Amino acid sequence: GDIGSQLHAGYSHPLARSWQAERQLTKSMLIYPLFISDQDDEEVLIPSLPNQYRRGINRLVPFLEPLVHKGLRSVILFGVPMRPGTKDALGTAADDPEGPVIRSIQLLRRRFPHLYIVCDVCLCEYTSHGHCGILRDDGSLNNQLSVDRISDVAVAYARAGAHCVAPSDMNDGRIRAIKLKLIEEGIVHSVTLMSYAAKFSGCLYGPFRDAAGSTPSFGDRRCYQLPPGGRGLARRAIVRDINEGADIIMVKPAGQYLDIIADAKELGRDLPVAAYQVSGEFAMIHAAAKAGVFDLKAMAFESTEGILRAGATIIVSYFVPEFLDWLSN
Ligand SMILES: NCC[C@H](CC(=O)O)[C@@H](CN)CCC(=O)O
Ligand SMILES: [Zn+2]
Repeated sequence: GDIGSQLHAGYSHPLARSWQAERQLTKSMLIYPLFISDQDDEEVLIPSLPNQYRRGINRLVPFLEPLVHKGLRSVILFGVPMRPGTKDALGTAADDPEGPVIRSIQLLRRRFPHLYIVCDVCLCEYTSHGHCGILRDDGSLNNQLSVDRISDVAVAYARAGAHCVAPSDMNDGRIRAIKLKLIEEGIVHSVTLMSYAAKFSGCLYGPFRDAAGSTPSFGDRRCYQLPPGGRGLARRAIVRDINEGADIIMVKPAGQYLDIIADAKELGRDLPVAAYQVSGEFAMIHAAAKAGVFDLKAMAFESTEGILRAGATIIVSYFVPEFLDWLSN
Protein backbone atom coordinates (compact mmCIF):
# COMPACT_ATOMS: atom_id res chain seq x y z
CA GLY A 1 0.00 0.00 0.00
CA ASP A 2 1.07 3.66 0.00
CA ILE A 3 1.76 3.84 3.80
CA GLY A 4 5.53 3.59 3.20
CA SER A 5 5.66 7.25 2.22
CA GLN A 6 5.60 8.26 5.93
CA LEU A 7 9.40 8.38 6.51
CA HIS A 8 9.55 11.11 9.21
CA ALA A 9 8.61 8.58 11.87
CA GLY A 10 11.93 6.79 11.44
CA TYR A 11 13.99 9.81 12.41
CA SER A 12 11.73 11.78 14.71
CA HIS A 13 14.03 11.39 17.76
CA PRO A 14 17.80 11.96 18.15
CA LEU A 15 18.44 8.33 19.04
CA ALA A 16 16.36 7.10 16.10
CA ARG A 17 18.35 9.44 13.88
CA SER A 18 21.60 7.93 15.12
CA TRP A 19 20.17 4.48 14.35
CA GLN A 20 19.77 5.54 10.70
CA ALA A 21 23.58 5.79 10.43
CA GLU A 22 25.24 2.52 9.46
CA ARG A 23 28.52 3.56 11.12
CA GLN A 24 29.12 5.69 14.21
CA LEU A 25 32.36 7.62 14.68
CA THR A 26 34.37 6.20 17.57
CA LYS A 27 37.79 7.08 18.93
CA SER A 28 39.22 3.76 17.82
CA MET A 29 38.58 4.69 14.19
CA LEU A 30 40.86 7.69 14.39
CA ILE A 31 44.54 7.96 13.38
CA TYR A 32 46.33 11.22 14.14
CA PRO A 33 49.18 12.45 11.88
CA LEU A 34 52.40 13.55 13.63
CA PHE A 35 55.20 15.56 11.97
CA ILE A 36 58.48 14.58 13.59
CA SER A 37 61.51 16.78 13.11
CA ASP A 38 65.15 15.75 13.46
CA GLN A 39 65.65 18.81 15.73
CA ASP A 40 64.93 16.98 18.97
CA ASP A 41 63.66 19.92 21.03
CA GLU A 42 61.78 21.93 18.42
CA GLU A 43 58.03 22.49 18.52
CA VAL A 44 57.06 24.73 15.62
CA LEU A 45 53.54 25.70 14.53
CA ILE A 46 52.83 24.91 10.88
CA PRO A 47 51.28 28.16 9.59
CA SER A 48 49.24 26.59 6.81
CA LEU A 49 47.91 23.73 8.97
CA PRO A 50 45.84 25.15 11.86
CA ASN A 51 46.87 23.93 15.34
CA GLN A 52 49.39 21.44 13.91
CA TYR A 53 53.04 21.42 14.93
CA ARG A 54 56.33 19.96 13.77
CA ARG A 55 57.84 18.39 16.88
CA GLY A 56 61.21 16.92 17.77
CA ILE A 57 61.29 13.59 19.58
CA ASN A 58 61.75 15.23 22.98
CA ARG A 59 58.38 17.00 22.61
CA LEU A 60 56.35 13.92 21.70
CA VAL A 61 55.60 12.34 25.07
CA PRO A 62 54.36 15.49 26.85
CA PHE A 63 52.16 16.25 23.83
CA LEU A 64 50.75 12.72 23.46
CA GLU A 65 50.27 11.84 27.14
CA PRO A 66 46.99 13.78 27.60
CA LEU A 67 45.71 12.61 24.19
CA VAL A 68 46.41 8.96 25.03
CA HIS A 69 44.65 9.54 28.35
CA LYS A 70 41.63 10.86 26.40
CA GLY A 71 41.52 7.76 24.25
CA LEU A 72 43.93 8.32 21.34
CA ARG A 73 44.51 4.87 19.86
CA SER A 74 46.71 5.46 16.83
CA VAL A 75 49.13 7.90 15.24
CA ILE A 76 50.75 7.98 11.79
CA LEU A 77 54.34 9.27 11.76
CA PHE A 78 55.83 11.56 9.11
CA GLY A 79 59.55 12.26 9.44
CA VAL A 80 60.63 15.82 8.63
CA PRO A 81 64.41 16.12 8.24
CA MET A 82 65.28 19.77 8.91
CA ARG A 83 69.06 19.32 9.21
CA PRO A 84 70.77 20.78 6.11
CA GLY A 85 72.43 18.25 3.83
CA THR A 86 70.20 15.37 4.94
CA LYS A 87 68.41 14.95 1.65
CA ASP A 88 69.84 13.13 -1.36
CA ALA A 89 68.68 11.51 -4.60
CA LEU A 90 67.96 8.17 -2.89
CA GLY A 91 66.23 9.45 0.25
CA THR A 92 68.96 7.77 2.29
CA ALA A 93 67.81 9.41 5.52
CA ALA A 94 64.36 7.74 5.37
CA ASP A 95 65.56 4.62 7.20
CA ASP A 96 68.42 6.17 9.16
CA PRO A 97 68.42 4.26 12.47
CA GLU A 98 69.23 7.57 14.18
CA GLY A 99 66.55 9.39 12.20
CA PRO A 100 63.41 10.93 13.74
CA VAL A 101 60.99 8.19 12.63
CA ILE A 102 62.89 5.13 13.83
CA ARG A 103 63.81 6.74 17.14
CA SER A 104 60.19 7.85 17.64
CA ILE A 105 58.81 4.38 16.92
CA GLN A 106 61.07 2.95 19.63
CA LEU A 107 60.19 5.72 22.10
CA LEU A 108 56.43 5.52 21.53
CA ARG A 109 56.34 1.72 21.69
CA ARG A 110 58.13 1.90 25.03
CA ARG A 111 56.19 4.82 26.46
CA PHE A 112 52.67 4.07 25.14
CA PRO A 113 52.42 0.27 24.77
CA HIS A 114 48.76 0.45 23.67
CA LEU A 115 49.27 3.13 21.04
CA TYR A 116 49.08 1.71 17.49
CA ILE A 117 52.00 3.13 15.53
CA VAL A 118 51.47 3.59 11.80
CA CYS A 119 54.42 4.76 9.70
CA ASP A 120 53.90 6.54 6.43
CA VAL A 121 56.48 5.17 4.02
CA CYS A 122 57.72 7.48 1.31
CA LEU A 123 60.88 9.15 0.06
CA CYS A 124 59.57 12.62 -0.81
CA GLU A 125 60.46 14.09 2.59
CA TYR A 126 64.01 12.72 2.24
CA THR A 127 64.88 13.19 -1.44
CA SER A 128 66.65 16.28 -2.75
CA HIS A 129 64.24 16.31 -5.70
CA GLY A 130 61.15 15.83 -3.52
CA HIS A 131 59.61 13.02 -5.56
CA CYS A 132 58.13 9.87 -4.05
CA GLY A 133 60.81 7.58 -5.44
CA ILE A 134 64.15 7.33 -7.21
CA LEU A 135 64.39 9.07 -10.57
CA ARG A 136 65.77 8.18 -13.95
CA ASP A 137 67.91 10.73 -15.76
CA ASP A 138 64.83 11.99 -17.60
CA GLY A 139 63.07 12.81 -14.30
CA SER A 140 60.62 9.92 -14.43
CA LEU A 141 60.39 7.42 -11.59
CA ASN A 142 62.62 4.37 -11.86
CA ASN A 143 60.06 1.80 -10.73
CA GLN A 144 62.45 -0.99 -9.77
CA LEU A 145 64.83 1.20 -7.76
CA SER A 146 61.91 3.05 -6.14
CA VAL A 147 60.07 -0.14 -5.14
CA ASP A 148 63.28 -1.71 -3.80
CA ARG A 149 64.02 1.39 -1.71
CA ILE A 150 60.44 1.92 -0.46
CA SER A 151 60.17 -1.73 0.60
CA ASP A 152 63.52 -1.51 2.42
CA VAL A 153 62.29 1.57 4.31
CA ALA A 154 59.01 -0.18 5.20
CA VAL A 155 60.93 -3.17 6.60
CA ALA A 156 63.22 -0.87 8.60
CA TYR A 157 60.19 0.80 10.23
CA ALA A 158 58.59 -2.58 10.88
CA ARG A 159 61.79 -3.92 12.48
CA ALA A 160 61.95 -0.80 14.65
CA GLY A 161 58.49 -1.68 16.01
CA ALA A 162 55.88 -0.06 13.76
CA HIS A 163 52.57 -1.94 14.01
CA CYS A 164 51.62 -0.82 10.51
CA VAL A 165 53.44 0.50 7.45
CA ALA A 166 51.56 2.69 4.96
CA PRO A 167 53.36 3.37 1.68
CA SER A 168 52.08 6.68 0.26
CA ASP A 169 54.42 6.71 -2.71
CA MET A 170 52.09 5.28 -5.39
CA ASN A 171 54.87 3.38 -7.17
CA ASP A 172 53.50 0.33 -9.04
CA GLY A 173 54.14 -2.95 -7.23
CA ARG A 174 55.34 -1.60 -3.89
CA ILE A 175 52.64 -3.50 -1.94
CA ARG A 176 53.80 -6.86 -3.28
CA ALA A 177 57.46 -5.94 -2.70
CA ILE A 178 56.83 -4.88 0.91
CA LYS A 179 54.77 -8.00 1.64
CA LEU A 180 57.49 -10.27 0.21
CA LYS A 181 60.24 -8.58 2.22
CA LEU A 182 58.18 -8.77 5.43
CA ILE A 183 57.77 -12.51 4.76
CA GLU A 184 61.51 -12.91 4.12
CA GLU A 185 62.20 -11.07 7.38
CA GLY A 186 59.88 -13.42 9.27
CA ILE A 187 57.76 -10.55 10.61
CA VAL A 188 54.87 -10.49 8.11
CA HIS A 189 52.46 -11.91 10.74
CA SER A 190 52.75 -8.87 13.02
CA VAL A 191 52.98 -5.94 10.61
CA THR A 192 49.81 -4.54 9.04
CA LEU A 193 50.21 -3.30 5.48
CA MET A 194 47.96 -0.30 4.81
CA SER A 195 48.04 0.72 1.18
CA TYR A 196 47.35 4.25 0.02
CA ALA A 197 45.80 2.40 -2.90
CA ALA A 198 43.75 5.22 -4.42
CA LYS A 199 45.63 8.44 -3.90
CA PHE A 200 44.86 11.29 -6.24
CA SER A 201 46.99 14.13 -7.49
CA GLY A 202 45.55 17.57 -7.02
CA CYS A 203 45.60 20.76 -5.01
CA LEU A 204 44.75 19.44 -1.54
CA TYR A 205 48.23 18.59 -0.23
CA GLY A 206 49.75 22.06 -0.01
CA PRO A 207 49.72 22.54 3.77
CA PHE A 208 51.25 19.08 4.26
CA ARG A 209 54.05 19.87 1.86
CA ASP A 210 54.73 23.08 3.78
CA ALA A 211 54.89 21.02 6.98
CA ALA A 212 56.99 18.19 5.61
CA GLY A 213 59.12 20.15 3.18
CA SER A 214 58.13 17.61 0.55
CA THR A 215 57.17 19.74 -2.43
CA PRO A 216 58.69 18.34 -5.62
CA SER A 217 61.64 20.50 -6.78
CA PHE A 218 60.39 20.18 -10.34
CA GLY A 219 57.30 18.85 -12.08
CA ASP A 220 54.50 17.28 -10.12
CA ARG A 221 53.09 13.94 -8.99
CA ARG A 222 50.68 13.49 -11.89
CA CYS A 223 52.55 10.50 -13.32
CA TYR A 224 52.21 8.44 -10.16
CA GLN A 225 49.29 9.79 -8.10
CA LEU A 226 45.97 9.08 -9.82
CA PRO A 227 44.25 11.62 -12.07
CA PRO A 228 41.22 13.00 -10.19
CA GLY A 229 38.89 11.77 -12.95
CA GLY A 230 40.25 8.23 -12.89
CA ARG A 231 37.53 6.23 -11.14
CA GLY A 232 38.34 3.10 -13.17
CA LEU A 233 42.07 3.49 -12.53
CA ALA A 234 41.32 3.75 -8.80
CA ARG A 235 39.24 0.57 -8.93
CA ARG A 236 42.06 -1.21 -10.72
CA ALA A 237 44.66 0.06 -8.20
CA ILE A 238 42.45 -1.08 -5.29
CA VAL A 239 41.97 -4.58 -6.75
CA ARG A 240 45.69 -4.80 -7.53
CA ASP A 241 46.77 -3.83 -4.01
CA ILE A 242 44.29 -6.22 -2.42
CA ASN A 243 45.73 -9.01 -4.57
CA GLU A 244 49.29 -7.95 -3.70
CA GLY A 245 48.55 -8.42 -0.01
CA ALA A 246 47.29 -5.12 1.41
CA ASP A 247 45.54 -5.62 4.76
CA ILE A 248 43.83 -2.20 4.64
CA ILE A 249 42.94 -0.05 1.63
CA MET A 250 43.16 3.73 1.98
CA VAL A 251 41.59 6.40 -0.21
CA LYS A 252 43.03 9.91 -0.23
CA PRO A 253 41.90 12.71 -0.30
CA ALA A 254 38.51 11.90 1.22
CA GLY A 255 35.82 14.57 0.86
CA GLN A 256 36.07 14.97 -2.88
CA TYR A 257 36.50 11.21 -3.36
CA LEU A 258 33.55 9.64 -1.50
CA ASP A 259 32.62 7.62 -4.59
CA ILE A 260 36.10 6.09 -4.53
CA ILE A 261 35.66 5.21 -0.84
CA ALA A 262 32.37 3.53 -1.76
CA ASP A 263 34.13 1.65 -4.59
CA ALA A 264 36.89 0.59 -2.19
CA LYS A 265 34.28 -0.79 0.21
CA GLU A 266 32.52 -2.62 -2.64
CA LEU A 267 35.76 -4.06 -4.08
CA GLY A 268 37.38 -4.59 -0.66
CA ARG A 269 34.20 -5.71 1.09
CA ASP A 270 36.27 -8.05 3.26
CA LEU A 271 38.89 -5.48 4.33
CA PRO A 272 38.74 -2.35 6.45
CA VAL A 273 38.75 0.79 4.30
CA ALA A 274 40.64 3.86 5.52
CA ALA A 275 40.30 7.44 4.32
CA TYR A 276 42.64 10.37 4.83
CA GLN A 277 41.06 13.81 5.27
CA VAL A 278 44.12 15.61 3.96
CA SER A 279 45.74 18.87 4.91
CA GLY A 280 43.97 20.89 2.24
CA GLU A 281 40.54 19.60 3.28
CA PHE A 282 41.33 20.36 6.92
CA ALA A 283 42.67 23.84 6.19
CA MET A 284 39.67 24.56 3.95
CA ILE A 285 37.23 23.66 6.72
CA HIS A 286 39.12 25.89 9.15
CA ALA A 287 39.23 28.78 6.65
CA ALA A 288 35.51 28.51 5.92
CA ALA A 289 34.64 28.32 9.61
CA LYS A 290 36.81 31.37 10.23
CA ALA A 291 34.98 33.15 7.40
CA GLY A 292 31.71 32.32 9.14
CA VAL A 293 30.39 29.86 6.57
CA PHE A 294 29.65 27.22 9.22
CA ASP A 295 30.52 26.12 12.75
CA LEU A 296 33.89 24.32 12.83
CA LYS A 297 32.75 21.41 15.03
CA ALA A 298 29.60 20.91 12.97
CA MET A 299 31.60 20.63 9.76
CA ALA A 300 34.30 18.47 11.32
CA PHE A 301 31.54 16.00 12.17
CA GLU A 302 29.56 16.41 8.93
CA SER A 303 32.61 15.90 6.69
CA THR A 304 33.57 12.85 8.72
CA GLU A 305 29.98 11.53 8.60
CA GLY A 306 30.22 11.53 4.81
CA ILE A 307 33.48 9.59 4.89
CA LEU A 308 31.89 7.00 7.20
CA ARG A 309 28.72 6.82 5.08
CA ALA A 310 30.83 6.13 2.01
CA GLY A 311 32.30 3.07 3.74
CA ALA A 312 35.45 4.03 5.65
CA THR A 313 35.90 2.70 9.19
CA ILE A 314 39.39 4.14 9.70
CA ILE A 315 39.94 7.89 9.35
CA VAL A 316 43.24 9.76 9.28
CA SER A 317 42.31 13.23 10.47
CA TYR A 318 43.95 16.40 11.80
CA PHE A 319 40.80 16.90 13.93
CA VAL A 320 41.65 13.94 16.18
CA PRO A 321 42.61 15.97 19.30
CA GLU A 322 39.28 17.80 19.09
CA PHE A 323 37.34 14.59 18.37
CA LEU A 324 38.80 13.02 21.52
CA ASP A 325 37.14 15.83 23.50
CA TRP A 326 33.97 16.03 21.41
CA LEU A 327 33.40 12.27 21.56
CA SER A 328 33.94 12.22 25.33
CA ASN A 329 31.09 14.54 26.26
N1 LIG B 1 54.00 10.80 -0.10
C1 LIG B 1 53.10 11.83 -0.46
C2 LIG B 1 52.60 12.59 0.71
C3 LIG B 1 51.24 13.20 0.43
C4 LIG B 1 51.40 14.65 0.01
C5 LIG B 1 52.04 14.77 -1.34
O1 LIG B 1 51.55 14.17 -2.31
O2 LIG B 1 53.03 15.47 -1.38
C6 LIG B 1 50.32 13.08 1.63
C7 LIG B 1 50.96 12.38 2.83
N2 LIG B 1 50.80 10.98 2.73
C8 LIG B 1 49.75 14.44 2.05
C9 LIG B 1 48.87 14.33 3.28
C10 LIG B 1 48.11 15.62 3.55
O3 LIG B 1 48.06 16.50 2.66
O4 LIG B 1 47.57 15.74 4.65
ZN1 LIG C 1 55.84 10.88 -1.16
